[in-house]
Amino acid sequence: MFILKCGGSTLDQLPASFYEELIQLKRDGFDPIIVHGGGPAISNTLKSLQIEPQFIDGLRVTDEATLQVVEMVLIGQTNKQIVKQLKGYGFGLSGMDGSLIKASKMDGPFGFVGQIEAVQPELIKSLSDNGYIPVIAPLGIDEQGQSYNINADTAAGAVATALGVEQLIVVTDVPGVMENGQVIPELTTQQVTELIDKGVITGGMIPKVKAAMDALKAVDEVVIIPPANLGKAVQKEKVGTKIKGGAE
Ligand SMILES: Nc1ncnc2c1ncn2[C@@H]1O[C@H](COP(=O)(O)OP(=O)(O)O)[C@@H](O)[C@H]1O
Ligand SMILES: CC(=O)N[C@@H](CCC(=O)OP(=O)(O)O)C(=O)O
Repeated sequence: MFILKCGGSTLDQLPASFYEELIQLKRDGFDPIIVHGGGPAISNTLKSLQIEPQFIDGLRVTDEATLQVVEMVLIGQTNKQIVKQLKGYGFGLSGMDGSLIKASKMDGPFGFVGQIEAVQPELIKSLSDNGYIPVIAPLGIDEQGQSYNINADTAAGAVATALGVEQLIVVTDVPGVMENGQVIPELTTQQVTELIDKGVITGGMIPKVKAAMDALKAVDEVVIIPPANLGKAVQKEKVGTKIKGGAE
């Protein structure tokens, strides 16, 4: 079993062959679980409604109107876009369904952005055991039924941790973590922190490497790759950037 985080940056460009490869991996017993983003699609819909997207520290400031749009786009549009391409293997749900992702309101000026409290792995496991590829939208819910918007990298890291999978594979629109135009093949958590401090890792790459560092407590391997390298990453070939635990 592995967790595949599909970023909104690439979702519209994913070729049919990417989904065919996922279906084949499922048939071969690799059991992918997808957690998806959709940041660009959310921002486009907000703009069409004359709501200006706002981010602080890479997190979308989410007021009541924005939360409605986030739910509409992630659940109604992006999630189903992926499910359709998986041709009957896909089972779409969000972190709200069955309290899959329990969340509370994150401290700070973010509005309805969720802090993950717990992930319930049983439902995901049983869907996977029943032959489906679970496709999870990054939303959470609290005991009062309030929903929350969660960064998809963070959600993917938490799902990977709760399931204790071998691999978390993060698919995005760059060949890996880059410095001076070159992909860095391997990074320790200490090097990641240094690259953030030096301003080499910025923007949308920050939640990815942070989620990677958190997940490494429970997950053997985290890799950041472009879509074309999915098969190689699952076969543990050296592609993209691998984030390793430990300091050396
Ligand atoms: N050191 C870095 N190496 C590669 N990408 C980086 C780096 N620092 C920042 N980025 C940015 O991170 C982006 C990926 O994050 P994001 O746009 O949020 O993608 P996604 O929608 O896949 O989550 C890249 O397109 C790039 O602009
Ligand atoms: C709190 C927060 O920032 N949530 C994200 C959720 C989607 C996401 O993370 O999408 P990508 O993976 O495509 O960036 C957002 O509203 O954009």
